[in-house]
Parts: sequence; C-alpha cells; structure tokens
Amino acid sequence: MKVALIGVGQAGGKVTERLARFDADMGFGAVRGALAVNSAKPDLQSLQVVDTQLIGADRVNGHGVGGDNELGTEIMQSDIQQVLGSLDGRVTSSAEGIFVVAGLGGGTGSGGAPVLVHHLQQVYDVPVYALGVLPGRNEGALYQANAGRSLKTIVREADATLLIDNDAWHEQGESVEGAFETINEKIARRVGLLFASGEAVEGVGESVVDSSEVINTLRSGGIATLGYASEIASDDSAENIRTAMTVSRQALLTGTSLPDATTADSALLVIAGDPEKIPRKGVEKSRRWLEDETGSMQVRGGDFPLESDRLGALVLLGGAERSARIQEFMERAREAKREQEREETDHVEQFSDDRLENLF
Ligand SMILES: Nc1nc2c(ncn2[C@@H]2O[C@H](COP(=O)(O)OP(=O)(O)OP(=O)(O)O)[C@@H](O)[C@H]2O)c(=O)[nH]1
Repeated sequence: MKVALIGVGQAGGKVTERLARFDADMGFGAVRGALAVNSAKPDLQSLQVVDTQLIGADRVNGHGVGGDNELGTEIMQSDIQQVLGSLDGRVTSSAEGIFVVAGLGGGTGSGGAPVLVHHLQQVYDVPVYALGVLPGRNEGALYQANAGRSLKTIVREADATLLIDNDAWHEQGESVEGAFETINEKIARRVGLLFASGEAVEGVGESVVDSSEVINTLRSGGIATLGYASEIASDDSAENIRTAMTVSRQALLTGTSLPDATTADSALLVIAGDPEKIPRKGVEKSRRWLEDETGSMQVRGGDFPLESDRLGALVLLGGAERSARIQEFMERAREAKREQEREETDHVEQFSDDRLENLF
C-alpha cells in the first residue's frame, strides 16, 4: 500500500522517521512522502530523513505546548494552510492512503492530529488514517486524559485509527520511557511490513496479498490493531503447517499492538516468508482459526513473498473498538479527567477554606 506519512508532535515525528527509514532500507518503496509537523523546534531538528514543518511559532516560539492539547488544537487550526501547503507534491497521485501519526497523550500531536485529519479529509480523495500511540498505564493522568479526548475525536475524523498501546510492544521490566526506542523500532517493522504488503513483490501469484486487501480491511472504520509474530521456518513447507498456526495465534494473542483486542468486524492475515516455505494448508487453517477467534465473517488473507529464513504472520483487525481494552482505557481517561477537575477545584477552594484566616 503506497502511503504518505505525516507525523505530528514528538512521538509522531520519531515514528514517522523510523517508518520512512525502514521502508527505504528494505527497498519497499511503499512510503511515498513523509513530513513531520511540530511546535517544538528541537524535536524537528533531531529528525534526519523526513521533511519538517514548524507550527505555532507566533504562540509558543518553537518550545512546544507542554502537554496542553487544547493549545495543540488551536495551533494546528491557525497554521493548517501552511501544513497543507507543505504537503503539496508529497501526497502525490501515487499515494493510496495518508497516515497521520501521533502520540495521543501529549500536546501538539494529541491536539493537532485530529484537526489535521479533518482538513486532509476535505482535500484528498484517498482514505485518511490515523496511527495513534496510547500512553502506557504508568504514564501520568494528564497523558491519559489527553489521549482519551484525542482518541475520541480522531476516531470520529479518520477513516480508521490504528492504535499502538505503549504497554504492548516493549520488553518486560523496561520502563516505558527507556523502551521508546524498542517500541518505535517494532512499530516501524510491523507497520512498515503492512504498508509493503502488495508492494515490491516479485513473481506475483494468486495468493499474494494486494494492497486493496489492507484498504478493505480498514474500511470497517473505528479502531484497528496490528499483530505480528515470526518463527524460523523449515525448508519443507509441509513441516511449516504448525509454524503458520503458531505464528498466527501469537500475532493475535500476544504480539498485538492493543493487547486483548480480539473481537473485530474484519481481519487480514498476511503470511510473510519465502514462497517455497509457505504451507497452503497451514495458511487456510490459520485463516479459519482467525475467523472463529475474531467472530468476523470478513477475514481476508494473502502471502507476502520475502527472502527470509523465518515465517511471519501479520494480523490486521478492523473495527476492534468493542474490545475490553478500549473500554478499560476510556475509563482510565475519564477517571484522569475527573481527577484533574477535582484537583482544579481543590486548588481554588484551598483559598476559600476558612480554617486559615485572611490577614485582613
Ligand atoms: N511509542 C512512543 N511513544 C512516545 C515517544 N515519545 C513520546 N511518546 C508518547 O507520546 C505521548 C507524548 O506525546 P509527545 O509526542 O511527546 O508530545 P507532543 O505531541 O510533542 O506535545 P508537546 O511536547 O506537549 O508539545 C506520551 O504518551 C508518550 O509516552 C516515542 O518515541 N515512542
């Protein structure tokens, strides 16, 4: 799937850069243009391969919005024409979709990404998707509350929102902050493989996945998730039947970007590996298993021929917002918002509390 990427905010920019690099290093050619937009100048200066656009300089002078996502929204609204102008030539006629990438818990990305998606929808005919990063459980209340509001708005505006939970793809024991590098790398590899599905394919066969399958799976709208797992493959494809099943199961159950999200409206199973080693029977079995597990009648599938000694499974779910994980997150975000409001009232009330007398 040929895509144009726009990262908003610090996380958005870093993830976009990783994705663009992975795609270029692998020679896939799926990323057709990449731009990072931010109100913090130093964050943009640290990026090397993507083009950059500073916004809100008149309001925050290149210093970022410090987690104020309402300010992030305002800044994007005021500078939207500049951002759309910078995209001229990047969203070429070859892009089949646009992805707006952002950490939903901060300020610039959280507030700005939904506005950008809204405007892109008016300008471009191709689908506009969001790639949103949810704060981990241990991140503070401000992040949770920001992400709740941002997610609600971006889901309304985007054709689909692919969610990555910051708790999902890091190693046990690693702090979330220390793990950003690991998480970003995994996002780049997994989402990068999804984009490349149907691109740069040699010896196209009937079973090879086409990028329209990705678009059709995302047509369910709402929230999408992506899972991945791989194992060393045997040279004999018959011996890989069990491997195909194992990696498909792991991709959905333990390798997913949004843990515990298994109920979905649609799904796509991509089996990546050396075509000689991909077991047809194993692929069929895995697909039937995925139908049962997701409860979806719309399970698509296809191969992604790759030179590799491993067999990998990518599982994309569309319309996964009914999952318990999303409900749990939204409750966390609402509680964080209530907590913030209580603190604000406490701050005001502590000066009207008459247990301390005024001086005069
Ligand atoms: N996966 C991942 N998440 C990140 C990264 N950097 C920040 N985050 C997450 O993104 C959220 C914060 O968003 P940022 O992108 O840092 O904030 P911003 O949009 O630049 O907004 P301001 O700094 O307030 O202007 C938090 O939930 C972080 O955990 C990163 O490199 N990778």
